[in-house]
Amino acid sequence: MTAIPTTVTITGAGGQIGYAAMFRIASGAMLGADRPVRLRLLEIPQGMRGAEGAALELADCAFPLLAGVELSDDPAVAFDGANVALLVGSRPRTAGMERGELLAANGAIFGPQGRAIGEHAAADVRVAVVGNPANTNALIAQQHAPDVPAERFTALTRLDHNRAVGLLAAEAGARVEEIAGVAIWGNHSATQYPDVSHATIAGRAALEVVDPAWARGAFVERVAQRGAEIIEVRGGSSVASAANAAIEHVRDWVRGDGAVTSAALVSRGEYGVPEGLVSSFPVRSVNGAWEVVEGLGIDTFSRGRIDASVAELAAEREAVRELGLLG
Ligand SMILES: NC(=O)c1ccc[n+]([C@@H]2O[C@H](COP(=O)([O-])OP(=O)(O)OC[C@H]3O[C@@H](n4cnc5c(N)ncnc54)[C@H](O)[C@@H]3O)[C@@H](O)[C@H]2O)c1
Ligand SMILES: O=C(O)C[C@H](O)C(=O)O
Repeated sequence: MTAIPTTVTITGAGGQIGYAAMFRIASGAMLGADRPVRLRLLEIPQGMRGAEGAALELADCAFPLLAGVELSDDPAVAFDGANVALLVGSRPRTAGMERGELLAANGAIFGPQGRAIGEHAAADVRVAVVGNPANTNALIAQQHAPDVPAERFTALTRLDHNRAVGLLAAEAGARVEEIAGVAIWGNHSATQYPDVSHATIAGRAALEVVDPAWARGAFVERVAQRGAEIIEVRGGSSVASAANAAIEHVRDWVRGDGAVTSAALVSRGEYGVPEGLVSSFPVRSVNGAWEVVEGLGIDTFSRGRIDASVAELAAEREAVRELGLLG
């Protein structure tokens, strides 16, 4: 076992996703059975009792990989030496809201946290933003940490990706492991584009296996609206599936096998996405760094959907600039 523990900071650790994620992280599901972890739990004072209770339960699990748990309501302390930062802490939407409506309420959280990451985290820090609206919150955090390489700031679209894979497998009557090459483009919002143009099912082109009209109609809408569907059915936003997606995002980033998945990264202009926006792309992790899968053909339908979601990201960037949240 490696002697030096990886420091993982979880914000919003007294909330639902934090609770669902931390036990799996402590058990090795994120970084592997050979990597001890030290957890840093960041909360606001009102959330501290929840985080304290979770820390008591972590102790009661006696996880061999758990090298320590520290709680704080100070980002400078919680991000000190962080190798992985899961930025979960923020308000979830409720029924009838769009995620973008949380911008003003939640955006203000991410500037100070980005600054604290820039000033205190480890040189190899990897940041995954879960709190909504995740893409633009990641942009805000990244803009406040100018000395951290921009590629270390990401936002979660793995949940959308997993939803798309699950739905496609069910429609095709295939196993999940037979699905490859699904991509989520754009924003983690209702405008996102779950794209199966380059996907395969058991080695065959997905668009030859499922009805293309479904793949570009009902499928896209179902994935894009899945968060709202969960809120309506459960009475609260997704928790376990979100925690699972965050764990898989970091796991594949750190230990990735080169398989294609989806993550929102700071654009370098790939596929015409304006530089600097945090947009979802088809990605693979190579040597511990996300790379956008380049060279995919984009037809007219896909172009229209990607452009629409990217336009929303550009509008969100303008909105947070006007709110003074970009620093
Ligand atoms: N990207 C995704 O795929 C995805 C999926 C599901 C949920 N989410 C989002 O994740 C966020 C958290 O969801 P949840 O269900 O855990 O919510 P929750 O309300 O259960 O927990 C949020 C926690 O964050 C804490 N918090 C608030 N401000 C904070 C701050 N400045 N620093 C540290 N902690 C702070 C709160 O005290 C609370 O304990 C929401 O914004 C939700 O919309 C994203
Ligand atoms: O939809 C939400 O508000 C929660 C989350 O982003 C989700 O996709 O489930």
